[in-house]
Amino acid sequence: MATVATSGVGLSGVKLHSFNSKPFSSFLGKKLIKIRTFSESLHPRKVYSSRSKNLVVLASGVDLMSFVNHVFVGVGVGLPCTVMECGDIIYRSTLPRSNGLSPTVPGVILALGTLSYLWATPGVAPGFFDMFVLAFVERLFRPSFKKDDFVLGKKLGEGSFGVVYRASLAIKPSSKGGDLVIKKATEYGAVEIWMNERVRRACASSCADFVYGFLESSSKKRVEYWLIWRFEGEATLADLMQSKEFPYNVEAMILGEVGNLPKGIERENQIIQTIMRQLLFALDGLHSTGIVHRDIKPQNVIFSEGSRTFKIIDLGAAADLRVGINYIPKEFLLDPRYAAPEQYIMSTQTPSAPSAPVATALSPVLWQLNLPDRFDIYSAGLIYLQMAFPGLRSDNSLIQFNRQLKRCDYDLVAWRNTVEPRASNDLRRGFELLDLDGGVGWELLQSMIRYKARQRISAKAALAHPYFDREGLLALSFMQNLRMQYFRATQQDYSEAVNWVIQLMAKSGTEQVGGFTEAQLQEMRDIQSKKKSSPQRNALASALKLQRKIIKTLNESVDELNQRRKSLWWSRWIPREE
Ligand SMILES: Nc1ncnc2c1ncn2[C@@H]1O[C@H](COP(=O)(O)OP(=O)(O)OP(=O)(O)O)[C@@H](O)[C@H]1O
Repeated sequence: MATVATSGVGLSGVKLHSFNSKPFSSFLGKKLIKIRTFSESLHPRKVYSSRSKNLVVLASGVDLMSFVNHVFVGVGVGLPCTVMECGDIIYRSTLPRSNGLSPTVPGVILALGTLSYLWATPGVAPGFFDMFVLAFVERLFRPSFKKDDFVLGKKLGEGSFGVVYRASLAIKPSSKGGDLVIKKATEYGAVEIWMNERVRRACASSCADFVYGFLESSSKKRVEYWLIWRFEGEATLADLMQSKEFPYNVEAMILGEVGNLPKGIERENQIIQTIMRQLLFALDGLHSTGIVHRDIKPQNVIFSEGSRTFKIIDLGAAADLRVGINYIPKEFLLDPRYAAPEQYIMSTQTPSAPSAPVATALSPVLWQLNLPDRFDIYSAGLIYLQMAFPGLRSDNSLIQFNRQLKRCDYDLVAWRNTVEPRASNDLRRGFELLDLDGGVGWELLQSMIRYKARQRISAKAALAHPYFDREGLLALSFMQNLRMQYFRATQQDYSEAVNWVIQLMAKSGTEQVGGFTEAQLQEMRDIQSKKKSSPQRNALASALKLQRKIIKTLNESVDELNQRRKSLWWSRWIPREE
């Protein structure tokens, strides 16, 4: 068995290589015995001479070696040529470049999936970039101020978390800076500084123009943050809505001139529509940045005289869902008059204040599970309602409306059915205004004020609603009507639709006339409920339960750590007065 294979063409037609090294050939020899058995088992009747037998065995062995080599090792060191590009040694140009990247389909899919997850609302990747790059760069270039740089003027407001003053710069009062607004805030000021800086970088036009914020260190008694904005204007939407002239008092402010339509619901509708568009635009800016305001009300919507638009103020209760800042679901910070029925922007099942890395990694999932932005949409819907119905503009009447709506299970149509028959002139006029142009306004209002957050429209979708699409006061075009149908379809609760179909079938009589008997319907319901508890569904339910439990446990433990060090970790970003 001291056969030595020489380079040449073997019996099976494969190219043989020299195996002259002794240890290898003896090793090969041993192996060949086994291979021969294999070869003979393929052709048991065939008789081979000892020499040719050996050659056949060697050829088969080499065959196998070559096959194994091809599959696992290939030529040279690397993957087999069936897997990687090997090129041709003669035509060198066909050889792959040594460091060339060759993307694979699964690799590309994985990369795209990761990228879309990182960019999905609320945007983990842009959030990181903003926090660690933009925030840092901004600090280097923006001017900083200290307490003595300001002269405080008239007090503008006082809330539970701070006092607001009109102010000006002490050193350069004649510079282009103009008037300022200063808020001296308690510990919640830190959150407000963070949010205002984030907004300034991401969607500056949504909120009042923020100048600077710092921790005032001279006061030893308690923490005091100073926040400085440009003075936007004298009036909030609440101030304007209190006037009997509303909405005409806003028309000249927005357009710069008085409209030429005669006074009436069409003109009022146009003005209200503009206010709503501006408010939703500002909200869309915040929500696209992962910020939920949580305190949207006419008092926190200011008219900016410079840009002739409404802007949002008071971000003290806002939550940044990208990195979980100020996201404390169980904490009650809300104004009950404008709060959505869920009260919390996140389900209370969701753990409170997850640590930054956990919150960041999970934020797209948590956002999709809870749709926290819809909390603000509900409040904006109530503002729309108040603009349409003058009778609902006072606090008491709004509180009463909230009670009525709750009694109607937050069903706006049911509320309308109960109040319309005995409605006052004011209320009737409001319905008329909302019913203009085929009731687009009423449609929009309904899609904003809904019990379930998931069924409420988003700010972006609301801006694309046919309500805002109208050219002048023309009736809806064919395309707008189509879009309206589409909106209606997407706003449906399909579990109710299934019930509706079953009811309809029940009403349509017996089998002969195409309907079903009660017994058959009961059978169908039974089948449906049986389907519900199929092994797959049970497995899925258990998997989801387990997943929820893991996330909860994980976050609760992180939560505990956070509780111990409840200091606002990100507040180190906020400058201190020197
Ligand atoms: N940028 C600004 N330009 C003009 N006025 C402003 C500006 N920011 C705030 N104001 C005025 O200051 C008032 C109080 O502001 P803000 O709501 O932020 O304070 P607050 O202490 O949170 O008050 P509250 O608790 O009552 O909401 C506003 O109602 C508004 O009139």
